[in-house]
Amino acid sequence: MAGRLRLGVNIDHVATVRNARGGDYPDPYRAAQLAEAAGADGITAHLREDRRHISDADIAALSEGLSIPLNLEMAATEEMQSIALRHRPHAVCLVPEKRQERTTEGGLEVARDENRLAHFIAPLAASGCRVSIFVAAHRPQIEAARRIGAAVVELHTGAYCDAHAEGRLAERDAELERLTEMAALAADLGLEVHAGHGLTYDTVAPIAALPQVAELNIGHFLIGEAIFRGLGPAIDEMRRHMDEARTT
Ligand SMILES: CC(=O)[C@@H](O)[C@H](O)COP(=O)(O)O
Ligand SMILES: NCC(=O)COP(=O)(O)O
Repeated sequence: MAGRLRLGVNIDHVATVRNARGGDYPDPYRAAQLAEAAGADGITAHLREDRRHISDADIAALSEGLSIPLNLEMAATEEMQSIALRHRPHAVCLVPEKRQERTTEGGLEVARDENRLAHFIAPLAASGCRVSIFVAAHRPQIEAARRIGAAVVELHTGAYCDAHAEGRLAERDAELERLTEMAALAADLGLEVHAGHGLTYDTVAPIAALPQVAELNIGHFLIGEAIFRGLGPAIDEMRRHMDEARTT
């Protein structure tokens, strides 16, 4: 049987609410502490280039104060590299960013940017960060992630979740099949496998059941659900879905 699946709680959208009014309430760091108390294994925060939610000060506070690992999501830019090298989070996850997108639309294009990305991640890895690449479930991207020396790939589950939410069930099942095959490929290549984006109580079980997946990163749904039942209970229920999927 596969080992216990880790849950990383993404707190970006606590900052979205804070930034709607300016000021410092609600504080993502406080949400991270609550998530930790509720059993989160790590905290994920995406410092976007446009700073639409998480801020530089949030990353500083999370880096200094957390006692569980911080996974810093960021674009592969020089500015972000120097921020990561300053704080040296447990993990850095490289994600694609488009200025006008509502959320992260796809995986990082690794295969066509191998040389630059290999040089980009080298100092991060040398400084002790586990480098993760956020990829679509496509073989060429996963093979390229391996070649550039990444330790981890995080499989983008957004297409699977969107298809589920919109009732496109054949497409959902086809995407789940791709995720299943690519999780196995990534593990065969020696990569640690994570997954995330858009996961909910309804969609998490088949992803949690993939034996190669070591970590899920979940944010938007949990922060939304926290409005109705509180962050701790929202995380508890996600944990229960994950554990059940792993043992059945
Ligand atoms: C990379 C990813 O899938 C998310 O973790 C990311 O945080 C999405 O960006 P937004 O939080 O801005 O939607
Ligand atoms: N990397 C995925 C993540 O951190 C959370 O994504 P979401 O649950 O906010 O869509």
